[in-house]
Amino acid sequence: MNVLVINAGSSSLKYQLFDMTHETVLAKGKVERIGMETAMLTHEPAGKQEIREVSEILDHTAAIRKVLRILVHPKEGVLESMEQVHAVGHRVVHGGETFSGSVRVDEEVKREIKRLFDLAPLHNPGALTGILAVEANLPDVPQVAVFDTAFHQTMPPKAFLYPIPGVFYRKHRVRRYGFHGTSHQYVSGRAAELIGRPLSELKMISCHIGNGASVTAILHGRSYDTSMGMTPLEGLMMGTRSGDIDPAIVPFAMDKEDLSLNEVNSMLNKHSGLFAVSGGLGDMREIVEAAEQGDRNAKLAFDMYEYRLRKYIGAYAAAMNGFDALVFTAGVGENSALLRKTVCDNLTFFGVKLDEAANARPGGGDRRISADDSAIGVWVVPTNEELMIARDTFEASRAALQPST
Ligand SMILES: Nc1ncnc2c1ncn2[C@@H]1O[C@H](COP(=O)(O)OP(=O)(O)O)[C@@H](O)[C@H]1O
Ligand SMILES: CC(=O)OP(=O)(O)O
Ligand SMILES: [Mg+2]
Repeated sequence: MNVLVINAGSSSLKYQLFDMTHETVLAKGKVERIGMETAMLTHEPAGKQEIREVSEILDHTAAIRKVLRILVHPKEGVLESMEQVHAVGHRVVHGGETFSGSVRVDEEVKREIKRLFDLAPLHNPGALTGILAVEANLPDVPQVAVFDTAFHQTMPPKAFLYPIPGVFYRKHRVRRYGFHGTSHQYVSGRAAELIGRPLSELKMISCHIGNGASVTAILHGRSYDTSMGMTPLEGLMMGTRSGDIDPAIVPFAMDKEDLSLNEVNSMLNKHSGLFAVSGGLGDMREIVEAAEQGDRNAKLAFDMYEYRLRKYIGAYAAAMNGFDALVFTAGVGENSALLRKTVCDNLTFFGVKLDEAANARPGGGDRRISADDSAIGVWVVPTNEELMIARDTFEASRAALQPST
């Protein structure tokens, strides 16, 4: 059975096609700059040359059509016909309190994803557009929604409620939901396999640090607390998002700078974080390079980013009364040896001891980067949200496909 996984953002769409017999990737790629005349498709069929194609792709429906077409292309494709796409799985960022697991998409599920637009305006609209676009192109194929929030539905009320009047929760469902759940769940499961102990016996802290970034306290395999909140803005300092700030800054900024609600929202989501402190650099690679060349703002941005991350690790160690393993994942977590080193060198209090050579060694793959005598195991586990989505899609749509496949 072949499963197509779609991760639709506001202006981009990433995809991976899996053959679930052995969980092999048949092809993957992305469409960037959707909505423009110079949209770009990058397609990597397994075992063949990568293809890049610039063309006008005006919306997600057209982008999905383009992806499906290249998957069945006689030369660059990997399938003989579109009938060989048996199910489609989507990453949906916000599932509110309705979804604590993955679900088959039906009218009710689509309505609920739409109802949650207010809570994830940067993410949910793209996901629904992706679902509708697949429906338009492949009307009979089962679709499954996999939510970033689902894994965090196990958080206890003391972790997910905000200390504000109850009416906001009762009437508007204002609470902490948490995100990147598919990733936190995947890397914690993988780390337990590497450690060789059941997840149900372990206390872990996983750091998903990419463009968006969050830390999760995983107690015996379940999310116990996580740094993102009602929206993906709370918690860590990120590429362009502020993370935690004093909420009083919002009305203050609106008053002093005459900002509208939209403007202040955009300031905190798109013009803050590393980007703001460094004076225009939002990418960790650029920050590290500039800091090494003596740029003081870049150095300050790095220091703040690392310090805020480390404070969360300390908080979650206290929340769980200790921890056995620390896991790094996503773009920065997997690739920045400097960030990992700075964090770990300042956690010796907990008995963390880095294996400097293992940490500095380039190259991907799951690996332990703590010394043999470290009290806490420190791991790098490349995330694989797409594989998790493919597995859930396979499970959830198998029943529907039984008679025909
Ligand atoms: N070698 C590297 N060193 C430091 N940071 C890196 C490196 N490679 C990638 N990154 C960071 O990873 C980030 C992207 O992470 P990723 O998980 O792909 O994000 P997203 O999925 O949210 O787009 C980039 O902003 C970049 O700063
Ligand atoms: C939820 C979230 O922040 O996702 P991303 O890191 O993909 O922006
Ligand atoms: Mg990501």
